[in-house]
This record gives sequence, structure tokens and C-alpha cells, in this order.
Amino acid sequence: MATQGTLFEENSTFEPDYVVGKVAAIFFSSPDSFYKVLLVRVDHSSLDWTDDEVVVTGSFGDVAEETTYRFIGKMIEHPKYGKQFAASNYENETPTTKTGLVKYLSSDQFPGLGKKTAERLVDTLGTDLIDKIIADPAVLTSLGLKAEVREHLVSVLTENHGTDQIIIGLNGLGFGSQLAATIFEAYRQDTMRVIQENPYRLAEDINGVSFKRADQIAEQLGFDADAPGRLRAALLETITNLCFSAGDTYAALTPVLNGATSLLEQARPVQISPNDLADQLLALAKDQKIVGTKQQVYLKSLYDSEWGAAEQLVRLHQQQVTVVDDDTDWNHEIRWVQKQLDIDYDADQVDALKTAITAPISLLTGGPGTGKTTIINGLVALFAHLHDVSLDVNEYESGTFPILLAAPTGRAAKRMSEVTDLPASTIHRLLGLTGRETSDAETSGHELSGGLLIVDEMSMVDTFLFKTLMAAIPDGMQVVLVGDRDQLPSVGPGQVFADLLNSACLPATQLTTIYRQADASSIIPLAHAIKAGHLPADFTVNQADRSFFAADPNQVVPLISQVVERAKARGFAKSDIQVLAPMYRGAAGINALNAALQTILNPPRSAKTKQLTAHGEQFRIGDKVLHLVNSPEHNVFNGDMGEIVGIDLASDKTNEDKVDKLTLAFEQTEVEYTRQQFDRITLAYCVSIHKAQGSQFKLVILPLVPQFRRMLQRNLLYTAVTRAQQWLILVGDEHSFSEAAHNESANRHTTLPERLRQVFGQSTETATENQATSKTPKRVQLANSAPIIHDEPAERAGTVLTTALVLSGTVDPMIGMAGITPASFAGSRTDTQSVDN
Ligand SMILES: Nc1ncnc2c1ncn2[C@@H]1O[C@H](COP(=O)(O)OP(=O)(O)OP(=O)(O)O)[C@@H](O)[C@H]1O
Repeated sequence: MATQGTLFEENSTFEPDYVVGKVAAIFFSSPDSFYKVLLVRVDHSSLDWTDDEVVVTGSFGDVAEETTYRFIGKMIEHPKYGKQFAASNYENETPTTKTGLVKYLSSDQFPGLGKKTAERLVDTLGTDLIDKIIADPAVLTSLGLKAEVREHLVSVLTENHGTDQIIIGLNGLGFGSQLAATIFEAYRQDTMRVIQENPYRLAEDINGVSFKRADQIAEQLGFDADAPGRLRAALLETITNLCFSAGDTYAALTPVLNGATSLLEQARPVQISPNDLADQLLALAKDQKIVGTKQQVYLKSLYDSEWGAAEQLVRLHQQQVTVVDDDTDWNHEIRWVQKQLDIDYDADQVDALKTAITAPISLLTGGPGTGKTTIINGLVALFAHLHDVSLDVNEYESGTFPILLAAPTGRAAKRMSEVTDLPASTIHRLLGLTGRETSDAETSGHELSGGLLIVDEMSMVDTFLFKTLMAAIPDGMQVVLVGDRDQLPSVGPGQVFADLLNSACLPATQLTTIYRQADASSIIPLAHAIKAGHLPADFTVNQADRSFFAADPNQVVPLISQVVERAKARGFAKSDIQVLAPMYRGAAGINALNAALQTILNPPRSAKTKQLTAHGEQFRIGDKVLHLVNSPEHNVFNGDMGEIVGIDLASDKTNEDKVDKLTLAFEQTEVEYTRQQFDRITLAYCVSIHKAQGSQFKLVILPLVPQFRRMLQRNLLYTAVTRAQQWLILVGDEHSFSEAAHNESANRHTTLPERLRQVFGQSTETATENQATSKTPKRVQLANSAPIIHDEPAERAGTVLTTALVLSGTVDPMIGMAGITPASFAGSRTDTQSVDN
């Protein structure tokens, strides 16, 4: 079938090779992309190929066996599998002569269509009738076909050829099979129309398509450098990048304008008018894609999520919980818990327990070993006692367990379950989310049921997930949010837990007495010293559970290798030892450490040991690996650790699929990945501190060197050392450790505290008073709160902003955007890296 328009044309100046032939077998068809491996019986080709058959790989739609295709691409030498034809595109060689078409249409594929009718169709509609029918099925209306025959004809043609055309189109644009599948999933049969009309939608809607990529397509399609869609896409990408890279929930206006200008001007050598850019910023606000206040620009989704979270918190704070009974003698109840659990709570812990059991929603924070888990256990026992519910999960086979325990990662949930001896799940699973949802304020999880929800590791929860979680909690369910405010904030935008504590709108307890010290741990006092901004005096003195080895960056890998070799000799398993580092690159970075540790912890047994190479890493059976993305279809999630338990090479005689495969065992499941999916995993002997958040390991080894300077912050070091359960080995430069302890972590720019104050209808001071006196904060009128921006519009300058004034006649999402004038760009056009928020 002929390709159409500029979208489908190859960009190269030389003629690509082709193979025309019938598909004899489909060796492999990826379940989550369009990638396929085909065996093709060669009819003719541009190659010097004498065999009857050739293996063809590439991105294809529903190719059918015994159908003839033209494959366009080049012959490559696969390192293990030999010569194969890598197709960059293909065409269905469906007959285009009248005889061929009649034969095709009167075949078994189209029951009810005889030769005569087929001839009539071709005579009436012409030899390009397939394209015509797909483009507009109405062309068949007056041709006397029975409704069911007509419908079947349209649906088979659309399925056989419509999808093909789209894949062919996406191949022509250079999208790989994975991305092509994502794009197709988003727009289905409208894919090529959407791209033709506005290729910039790809950057907006599809994770993995950048502005630059969309812009290249747009340029091919003839979109001007100052096209409004181009400017809008650059603005949106700049705002998104600024927020997600810094973890902020809004971006400052000047870096947005400068960043977008630079993006636009680097992609095409054309000066962008500041007026035009400002116009498009306002248009984005009018279209409710962004919201502006003062000098702050929000993505609408983040803006709504902050407001939504604040509103949900007010709702939960004001709900009636049945457990609160004025006559309850709390001292008596707490004595009962202490007796049950054989513990004496200190005053803060008593306070924490009382607050958690009486308040509809409350917060609990504390460093390691201060008793957070102890309070969770006490709370669970007390809740069950007061509500007269059983804690035996076997009694709830058909109903819901009344106490829900959740954490942001699978490993944290597992730990929660171990220490409480009760079921715990990830927040995503609790809400029925896949983790693949777009970051969106509209995302909703299914409503929870039960009496008490306890969420641990709250510092890892970002603004989107928090809003979704809060919205899923029904009235009457008590909520306790537990975490350590000093740990790294969430990967996604926001610092929800710190903001909740700082805003003082909800009852909160902070635990400070360290109990695990009594076990002679020196790791916990180290963590507390770091929290206070310094290293302990005995930092370099070796302790029973902690050591420091000085090393320059080039000595880090050999030194850690030595330590790991000794640990292995002493019987430590791969899963017991965890090296953590802040960065991937460099002599002491994660990549170098992984390569070295793999040779110690999982060396090749012989020269014949099977291994696969992908993205610069080698994988062998027995390797410890980290999963880097959410794959809900496989029940594996970002941060899960597993082990390689099988390798099938494409060249293995027994491998019928003829593609390289890895089998990975995770605690919950086993999955098989083909090369297209290998970038979802990496070696995990050393992982980033961010990825280790929420997990603990028997032995943690942590190198810090001056090369990591840009990352050396207090919460990073604190999070790393608190991952160690029993032993901690610190390696590197003492000054880097002390610099990290000194460097107070940068505060993220968020407005959740402001929203909380607005919806709780009080200032922070009043909230603190309320908390102290246990008064309930006054409820505010929620209905109007979200879309209204309370800031006064500043003076507006420049003709561009006349537009803003006009627009602001409706909802005024841009109030305060008075700063957008050409002057906003002056002086700092080249300073695109500076983010002054
Ligand atoms: N009041 C107390 N009296 C005696 N021991 C206590 C008390 N509170 C807690 N502990 C003990 O201190 C240790 C640490 O407590 P717990 O595990 O609850 O702290 P945590 O804050 O959850 O620590 P982490 O964040 O590191 O998991 C436990 O062994 C616990 O039994």
C-alpha cells in the first residue's frame, strides 16, 4: 500500500534496501510494543541475497502470515544471530491491480462478498478503494451491500490496513516499537490525524516524546518557527522540566520565559518574539493548562493537586470518628496497651498514641529508633481493642480487614508488614493504580474501606499521589501519616510531609528520644548528629557497627571491592550487602561500582557462561538487579529488586522466539523480558540513595567523594546512613561527609502550606494555638476555594498584557502575571540555566 505525504518519506539521500516477500512465520511478537521478528520468504530484493528466506525485525502492525510485504531497511550482522534484515518501515503489498483486488475482496476474509460484488466495488471506487473505505466508510453506503457485510468489510480493512498505515507512519517518523505502541495507545485510529494537525501534542501527551522531537516532525510538516502550538509546547516543557527537576510545585516566571526562548531558538535558528511567547503563556492559562499567580507559574495539574489535597485534609480533619468518646479514660487505655505490649511509653509517645487514636487525621514524625513502629503497633492494638475487632487476618476472608497499612514502595510495605505482623500494601495497590497514570490531578483511586489507615514513609509521597490518596479516604476512616521529616523528599514534585508538619494545621507529634541507642548502636547517634548538622567527634573512630575508610576517588572502587570480598567470605548474601552512591558517573560512581562488584559477587563461572550486554552493562544468571520503571502488567514496580534466573540467547537452538530474553525473579513474581525491555533494569550491587529510600539492608557501604559535591546535602547523607540495619561502612573523603552534614537541604518551592492556611481559614499561629488547645480549626467555605486566586493583580505593563486583562474577564488564571513583558527577557536571554526560584 502506498505511503502518503511527507510524514512517511525516508529522510536519507541514498536509496534504502528492500525485501519483498511473504511472511512465512512470526517468530516473536512483543506483548507490549509493535516489535516483531519475522521469517520472510523472499520474492525479490535489492540485496545480494541468495537464500530463499530471511529474518526481518522491526515495528509492524498485525502482519499476517502468507501476506506479501515490502520491507524497507538494511541488512545487519547480529552479533549472535548472524545476518538479518532490520526494517525501518514496511508496506503491505496488497494487490493494486483490479484482478488482484477482486481476488482479495472475494477471499475468505470477507464472507458475503462474492466475485461479482467485488468487481462492482472496484469498478465504482477505483483501485485505491481500500484507502478510500478506511478514510470514509460512507463511500460504501449506496453500493447495495448488506449492512453486516459492509460493517465487516470496513472493520477488517481498518484492522488490517488502518493500523498498518499508522505503524508505517510512526516508523517513518523514526519512533521505535515501544514509543509507537504508546502513541498508538493514546490516539488509536486518529494517530496520524492528530500528528498532522498538531505534532506538538505528542510532547504534551506522550511520556518520552520531547519538545525537540515533536518540533522536528513539525518542521517536516511545515509548521513555522513562530507557530502558536510550537511556543506553547516549549513553554509547557520548560515549566514541566523546571518543576520536576527541582521538585517544586511551581516555576518562577523569568526562568520559564528564558528557558522556553532558549529551547525554541536552539531547536531552530529563529529569534522568537517575546510578545508572541507572552501571548501563548496567556493562551495556555486561558486553556487551563497552566495557572499563574504573581511571578509563579503552575502546571494546572500541580496547582489542582495542591488545592485538592488541602481540601481533602479539611474534610478528613472535620469528620466524626466513632472512637472519640468523651468518657473514655485515655490514661487507662494507654496503660492497657503498655501492659499488652510490655513497654513503658515516654511522655511524647503517650502523646503520640493519644493523638493518633483520638484525632480523625494526625501526623507522627521521628528519626530512626525513636519508636514510630512501636507507636504503630500500639495504635493497631488499641484500635482493635476499642472497636472490638479481631487482628487475625484469617477471620476476614470475605470482608475487608478494618486496618489498612500502606507505604509508597513495595519494600517499605513489606517491612511494615513484617514489623506489625499484619498485611500492608503499596499506596498504589491500595488505590488500584498502576503507577503508569499520567501525573494528573484527575487521577482517582478506588474508595477505601476500613476504620483506620496508617501510611508509613510519608516523606516519599509526592503531591499527586497524596491528593489521590486523600481523596480516596471515606468519611469516618481515621488516618495516621507517619514518616521522618528529615529524609529526602519525594522524587515527584512537592515535599508533602514536611509541608504538613510545617503548616501545623493537623495534630502532630514529634518523637525525639532515641531508644535503639540502648542496643549500643552507633549508627543511630550518627544519623541524629547528621540531622543536627555535624558529624560526631568519633566519626573516623571504628565502632562495632560502623567504620570509616579514607580513600581518594580512584581508591574507592578497589577499597569497596575489598570490603565486599571480605563480607562475602564471612557469609553475607548479595541481598545483605548494599552499596549506595549519589551519582552514576565518575570513578566512584554507581556504574563503576556495579561493574566491579559484579565480578566479585557474581563472576562468570567459565568462558562459556551465558551473558547478555545491554546499555553498557553485562547481565548473567544470578545478578542482582533493580527495576527502574512501573510495569503494572508484570506486577513489578520502580525500585523493586530482583535476580536474573534465566538467560535465553537468540542463537540458542532451543529458543523458538529467536530473540534474546532475560528471566527475572522478584519477590512477588517472575517476568521474562526481551531486549526491548532491557532498559527497565540495571545492576543493583550499587544503587542510588534515592532508589534505596524506603528500604533497609543489613550492611550498607557508602562512598562520598568531592566529585559528588553538587549532591552533598544533609538529607541525602541522613537517608543513606539510616538505610543500614546492622553495619555501616563509610568510604571516601571525611570532608565530603562533613560538608554533606553541614549543607542544609534546599527547601523545595511549594504552596501546599499556603493552601492549607487558606482552606483551614486560619494563620499558622492560630493553627498552632489550636493544636496546643486541641481546638478544631474553623471550617471554611470549600466550594469556591480552588479556582479563586486571592492575590491582587499587580500593575500591568506593555501592550501584550492588554490581552491578559481581556482574558481575565472570565476566570482569571493569570492574575498577577504582570511581569510578562518583553523586558522580562532583557539581560538574561543567555542565562537559561539560572533558575531564580
Ligand atoms: N518507650 C520505650 N521503651 C523502651 N524501648 C523502646 C521504647 N520505645 C521504643 N523502644 C525500642 O526502640 C527500638 C526502636 O523503636 P522503633 O523500631 O519503634 O523505632 P522507629 O522510629 O520505628 O525506628 P526506624 O525508623 O528506624 O524503624 C525498638 O527496639 C523498640 O522496642
